Amino acid sequence: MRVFLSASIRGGRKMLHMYIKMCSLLQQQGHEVLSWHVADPALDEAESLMTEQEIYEHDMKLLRKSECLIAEVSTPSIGVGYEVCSALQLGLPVLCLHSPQANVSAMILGNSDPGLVASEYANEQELQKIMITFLSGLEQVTQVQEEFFSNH
Ligand SMILES: O=c1[nH]c(=O)n([C@H]2C[C@H](O)[C@@H](COP(=O)(O)O)O2)cc1CO
Repeated sequence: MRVFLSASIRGGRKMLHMYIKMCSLLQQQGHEVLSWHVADPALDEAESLMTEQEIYEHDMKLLRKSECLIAEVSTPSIGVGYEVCSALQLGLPVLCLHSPQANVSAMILGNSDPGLVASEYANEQELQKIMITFLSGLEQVTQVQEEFFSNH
């Protein structure tokens, strides 16, 4: 699937190690991570060559091409919150993941939008399991829809 990985940049990079793991787990499972740059340790150099408007437009273009959004929300980030909301408005399924210690916003944890799933992970294995379950559920829905449209 084409996945938009959303993760804090200016909100703080202390969970970067986790963004790198998420990106490589997704790629290992055969998914395309359109926003792989969020897990790039050298991101600052690349983004400093772009204007604020170019960054925004590039990201929104990637989001519109994506089939779902997976966000790491342990670190509060305006950009991640904006992308989660934009994805829901575009009708994309959203998975928000966070560590047990994280002080996650009620705008995520209290959100009853049917397109949004928020899960806590205790370790890398749990993180992997949650992402695989989420994505395989979406793949099954896509397959059923394709079969329906090819028969009608
Ligand atoms: O340089 C950037 N590049 C970029 O792609 N973003 C997008 C992707 C991230 O999922 C999200 C991070 O937002 P923030 O920088 O507010 O933490 O915004 C954000 C910035 C900087 O705000």
